[in-house]
Amino acid sequence: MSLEVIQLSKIYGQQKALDNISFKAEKGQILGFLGPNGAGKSTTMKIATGYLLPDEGDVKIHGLSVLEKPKATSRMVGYLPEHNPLYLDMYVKEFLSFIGGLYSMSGKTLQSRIVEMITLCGLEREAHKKIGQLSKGYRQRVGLAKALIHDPKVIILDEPTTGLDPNQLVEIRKLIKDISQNKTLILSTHIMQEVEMLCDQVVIINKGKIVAADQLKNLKQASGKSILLLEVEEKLELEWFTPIGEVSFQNKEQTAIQIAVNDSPEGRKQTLQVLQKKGLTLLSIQVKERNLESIFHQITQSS
Ligand SMILES: Nc1ncnc2c1ncn2[C@@H]1O[C@H](COP(=O)(O)OP(=O)(O)OP(=O)(O)O)[C@@H](O)[C@H]1O
Repeated sequence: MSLEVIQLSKIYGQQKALDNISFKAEKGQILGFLGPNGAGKSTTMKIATGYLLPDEGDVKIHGLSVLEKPKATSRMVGYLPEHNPLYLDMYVKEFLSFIGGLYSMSGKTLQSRIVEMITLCGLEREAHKKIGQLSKGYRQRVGLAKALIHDPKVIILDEPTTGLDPNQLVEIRKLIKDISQNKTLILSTHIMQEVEMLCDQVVIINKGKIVAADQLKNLKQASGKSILLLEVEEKLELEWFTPIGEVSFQNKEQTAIQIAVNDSPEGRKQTLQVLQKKGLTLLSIQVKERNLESIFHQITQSS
C-alpha cells in the first residue's frame, strides 16, 4: 500500500482534531480527501508529511513509518500546503534549485530536473521572474513544481486550485491528472465538481472522524437517492409528495417540483401514482443522479 493512515489521533489543547482515523490510498489513484472547514484535513496531511506529530497512531508511506523513518518518508512525499509558502524574493529557477538542494540533488541531475518541472508545470515564460512578480495561478504552479522536484511517490495537495481563474483551473486540473499517473495522489478540496472530475476514491472526514470512505461510484450508488424533476400543467401541493422524499418547488407558478426520492424505483412509482390520483397533466419528468455535493451535504450534516 502506498499510503496508510493508521488509527490517527491529534489533540490541540482540549480539542480532539483527529479521532482514531484510518484510511488507505493506492498507486495510480487520486484520492479526494474531503470535509467541512475544521474537519481535520490539514492536520492529517501535515502528519502524513512529517510536519506535525500525532498523539496516537501512525502514517506509513510504502510501508515505512513517518514517525520511525521521517527522513526516508519525507523523500517519498511531495506536499503542496494550503497556503503555499514560497520565497517571494527568489527567482523561480533559483527557488527550485534551492529546494532540490534540500533533497541532496545537485549538478546536472538537478538542472535537468528543474527544466523538466518548468516544462511540466507550464512555467517556461515565468521561469526567469522573481516569485513575488507572479500571479496566484503561476505561484501555485511553482508550488507544484516544488512538491514534485524530488520525484516523490506520494503527492499531497491541499486545496491546490483555490482562487484560480477558470482558465488556470482547467490547466491545473489537467496537470494534476497528468502527474497522478504512476503516483499516489491525495487531493483535498472544497470543490465537489473537481472531485467528480479527478478522483477515483473519496474519504470524507467530519469533526475529526471518517464518515465515508469508498470508490466515488460506490458512494453515489449507496446513497440510493436520485433527484426527480417534474412539471405538470396544474398547480401542485408539496404535501402530496412529502412521503416520497424531500420536495421543493422549481418555479414561482408552483407547477414544477424537485423530489430527492428516498428509494429510486419505488419513488418513481409512487410519484406516478400521485399524478394519476390527482388527475394531473404531465409536461415533463426527468431523473437525475445525485451529485457528490448533495451526498457530501447529507453525510456531513447528519454525522
Ligand atoms: N495549531 C493549532 N492549534 C489549535 N487548534 C488547531 C491548530 N491547528 C488546527 N486546529 C484546529 O483543529 C481543527 C482541525 O483543523 P484543520 O486545519 O485540520 O481542519 P481542515 O479540515 O483542514 O479545515 P479547512 O477546510 O478549514 O482548511 C480545527 O478546529 C482547528 O481550529
